[in-house]
Amino acid sequence: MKKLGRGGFGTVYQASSILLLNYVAIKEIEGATTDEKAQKVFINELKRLNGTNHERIIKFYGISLDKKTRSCYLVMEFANNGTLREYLQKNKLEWPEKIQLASQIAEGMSYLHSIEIIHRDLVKHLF
Ligand SMILES: Nc1ncnc2c1ncn2[C@@H]1O[C@H](COP(=O)(O)OP(=O)(O)OP(=O)(O)O)[C@@H](O)[C@H]1O
Repeated sequence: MKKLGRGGFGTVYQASSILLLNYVAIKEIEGATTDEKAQKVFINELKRLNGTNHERIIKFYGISLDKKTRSCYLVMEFANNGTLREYLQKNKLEWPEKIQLASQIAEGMSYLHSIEIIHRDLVKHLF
């Protein structure tokens, strides 16, 4: 439906899901079917996402392959408040809200660590 942004591996789109009756985010992994390095990135991301189940972590629904273009897509929960950075820029938060957000982020990170995933670029999303 619309382009949401672009990350290190490709473009992210917003789409609507008939099955979920909701919006989803679709992340294209460019070259995942043709380029060996992109393939590794795709499989690694898939393994990590597939094993996660926590309220502070974006849900992963599955993958999709466009047979025509040979592009691979990750289908995920749509975050309707945008990125954390966008949220922080739009809203002037008071200390109690800041503390609540920090504690929710810590919950998500703690969960990821418990399943041996390291985020590695959390700071990038805050500043
Ligand atoms: N689940 C989502 N819901 C809503 N918007 C999203 C979602 N995932 C990504 N986006 C949007 O797409 C942009 C790019 O996301 P992407 O995850 O590819 O970038 P990134 O955070 O730089 O990740 P990476 O480090 O993996 O490249 C984000 O900045 C955000 O605006």
